[in-house]
Amino acid sequence: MMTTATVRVPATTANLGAGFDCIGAALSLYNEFAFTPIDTESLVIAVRGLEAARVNTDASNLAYQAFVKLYSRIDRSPPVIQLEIKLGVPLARGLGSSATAIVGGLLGANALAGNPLSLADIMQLAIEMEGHPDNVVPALIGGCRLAATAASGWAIADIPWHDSVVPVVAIPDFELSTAEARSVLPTDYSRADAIFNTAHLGLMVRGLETGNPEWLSAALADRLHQPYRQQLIPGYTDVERAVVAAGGYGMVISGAGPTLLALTTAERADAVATAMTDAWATHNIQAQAQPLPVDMQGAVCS
Ligand SMILES: Nc1ncnc2c1ncn2[C@@H]1O[C@H](COP(=O)(O)OP(=O)(O)O)[C@@H](O)[C@H]1O
Ligand SMILES: N[C@@H](CCOP(=O)(O)O)C(=O)O
Repeated sequence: MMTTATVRVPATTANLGAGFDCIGAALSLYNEFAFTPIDTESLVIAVRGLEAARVNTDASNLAYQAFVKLYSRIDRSPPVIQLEIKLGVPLARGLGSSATAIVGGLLGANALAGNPLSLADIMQLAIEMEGHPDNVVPALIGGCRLAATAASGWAIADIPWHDSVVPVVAIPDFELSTAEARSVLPTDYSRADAIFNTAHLGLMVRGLETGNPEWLSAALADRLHQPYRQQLIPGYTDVERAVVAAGGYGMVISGAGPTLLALTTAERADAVATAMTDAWATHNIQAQAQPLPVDMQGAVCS
């Protein structure tokens, strides 16, 4: 009998500019969730690692909520568990921490329940909980993924990522909740903005696939979310300028922000990371910047 189900889930960078709410990539930074059935009457949650004190340790914990959701979907009562969380993904920074909790909770529950649900069922539940597919899908299956609604549920396409394209993330010392970053977005857009994003999404996908510098340099523009969210990220324009001056292709908001993601080459990655940190420092914002390879494996359960 399985005693503990341990799930390691990667961070994600959602949107990649024009792919608002439909494209995202898994990154090599991880949270770990360990679920152990226990004989006591009440839930025990212990959190260690980065910003651990900021995570709820009662039944409102998002990973536990996902755990309960899966049991409810299979019409079974969840066992009382001890949940141990090791945090490597910073909270509310646009790197999919909430997606890791949802995916971790669902996979942990499925493993303890004897794997009654398929990967497709779990993906559907994760998208329902998060409200959009672009971070939970790559967190679950790794790689760079595009998700579109289909008659049968979701069509998930893998977006090939050229070896020469290196993501660099700059994570600032302040938080921005996804809920707040979504609240500033308009509900309607013009035809011109729709066409702009359709064209740039296509260019971005082809740029990522081929590594074509000209396409990548033009591809990272967006008119659906970034123009509205920039005001929530002090120094945005200066960091973007610094990325381009250091030879990067360009920069986007990672997920809902405030982390900023540059795309560049391996040769320029360190210079781009330093340029991002330095530009933010001029706004009195401390940031940790580093190249972070795309994770191809997704969540791993043992
Ligand atoms: N490992 C975790 N365990 C439980 N809850 C988590 C975990 N990581 C994130 N959360 C929840 O998700 C919230 C952050 O979600 P959100 O605002 O969407 O930011 P992010 O961009 O990091 O996903 C946290 O404040 C917390 O409530
Ligand atoms: N498409 C969503 C993505 C949110 O990702 P997160 O990593 O910030 O949770 C959005 O841009 O709101």
